[in-house]
Amino acid sequence: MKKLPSTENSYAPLHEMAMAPIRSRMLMAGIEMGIFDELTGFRPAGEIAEAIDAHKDNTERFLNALVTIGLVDKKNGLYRNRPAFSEFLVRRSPTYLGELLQMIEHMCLEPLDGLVGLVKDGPSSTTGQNDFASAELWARATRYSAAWVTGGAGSLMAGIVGELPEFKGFRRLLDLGGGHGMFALYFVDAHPSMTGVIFDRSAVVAVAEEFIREYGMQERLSVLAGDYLTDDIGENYDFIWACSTLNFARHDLDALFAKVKRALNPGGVFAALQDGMTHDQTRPAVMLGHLGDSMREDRDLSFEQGQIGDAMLRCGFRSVRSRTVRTPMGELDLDIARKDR
Ligand SMILES: C[S@@+](CC[C@H](N)C(=O)[O-])C[C@H]1O[C@@H](n2cnc3c(N)ncnc32)[C@H](O)[C@@H]1O
Repeated sequence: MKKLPSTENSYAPLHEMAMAPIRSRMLMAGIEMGIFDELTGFRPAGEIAEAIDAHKDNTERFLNALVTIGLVDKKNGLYRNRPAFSEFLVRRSPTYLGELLQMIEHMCLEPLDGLVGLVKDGPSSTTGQNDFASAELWARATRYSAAWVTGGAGSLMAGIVGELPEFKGFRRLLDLGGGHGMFALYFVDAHPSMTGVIFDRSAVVAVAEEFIREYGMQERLSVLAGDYLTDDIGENYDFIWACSTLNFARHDLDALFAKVKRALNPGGVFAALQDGMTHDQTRPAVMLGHLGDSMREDRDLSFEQGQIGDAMLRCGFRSVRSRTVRTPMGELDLDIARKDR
């Protein structure tokens, strides 16, 4: 008799990986149909089906599956959003993430549709719409990407920055490559009198202006349009903040940091919140989001942990203190540089 196969290992993780897309498809389908808008209180499946104009039995199957993956609660045959996620999935909520999650799917998952081709044949850039470094992409994506700040990162970083010993003395901040400007809004909100400027390309700062108006901060925040690699970024700042933007200046970091240092008042602080790859370019896992783009464009925009801090010191900042911050979108490195008094 032929020996039957046996193994000491478990393939459970492989099975989990194979099944993982089911969860993300369900989440995205739920967002697309607005089903979570209908689930702020316990309701029967039939009522939900009617509200979203859908097939009754399949709505019930879908709702049961949403319970399985932990997005919805079921009690006595009635369904309701899981309270911990409801504010992020209900469209009228100020911390709604639906469009941001759709953007993540579009930018991070769709490029992987051609993964085999990318591995076998190499980059396939069509100078595409989803090129991570393109100005057009950020003009389109800015409004939705604000949700990552309103959804938690804004309060988190305002808490950390608010504890800097210099914070109370800050009079003027610059949010460099600030996009929507939501970080500047949270920082200014945490301070009694600080004013600030959001610097980004013109199509992008138009969106920041809308947010400034929405939160009634016109007296304290303004915008400046330009390219920070080639244009003047202003001066007399006590605090310069740069989040998830230095990737686009990777090739000219020293020139940009020298400009940042000149724009700071004596004793000023420059803080950068960025990705920082560790373990020989293999972690953190959040960087998988850039896999498709980097393969397609034949370009790596990520930083190695310490690379930003090294550049800050090289450019003459007096000291750099670094820490890793766990954000809802994964781990990022915060490098805080100080200019001489
Ligand atoms: C990933 S978004 C980050 C936005 C915001 N700081 C945040 O953390 O959510 C990158 C931003 O950098 C801006 N950016 C990239 N290169 C730039 C340049 N050379 N001059 C001005 N802004 C730039 C983009 O327009 C975009 O708004």
